[in-house]
Amino acid sequence: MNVDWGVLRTAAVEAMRRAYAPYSGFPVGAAALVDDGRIVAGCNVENASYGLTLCAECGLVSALHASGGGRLVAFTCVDHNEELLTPCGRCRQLLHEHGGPELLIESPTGSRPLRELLPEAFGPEHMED
Ligand SMILES: O=c1ccn([C@H]2C[C@H](O)[C@@H](CO)O2)c(=O)[nH]1
Ligand SMILES: [Zn+2]
Repeated sequence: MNVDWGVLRTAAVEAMRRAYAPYSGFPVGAAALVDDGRIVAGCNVENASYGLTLCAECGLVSALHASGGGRLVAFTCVDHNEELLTPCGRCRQLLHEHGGPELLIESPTGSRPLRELLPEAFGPEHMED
């Protein structure tokens, strides 16, 4: 599947501008291409009880399912400077569930599969008997 990283980054920047990050002052936007061609996005949403903060990736995964489900094919994430951001550890696991090890993650040097960021990942297949 052809990935237009520019379109994805624009969607991530738009989402970043809608972030709710009054505590960290660090707005984040994420966007992903779904296997049916649509684009889903999310922004971080913080909370006065800091630990309840939702990363941008959480909103993206929720948007994926709220808009019809499917598998994530390519993912990008930006900060307030519109610089690429690598997903935190928890979000790598979250993305793995919905995109698998071959999900492409944009990086400054191109893109790399999620398996390079989360080797030997625990996944749904480990729940089978
Ligand atoms: O992958 C990441 C890493 C951090 N954040 C958010 C959480 C918090 O609101 C802010 C600072 O950690 O950035 C994300 O949304 N995604
Ligand atoms: Zn995260």
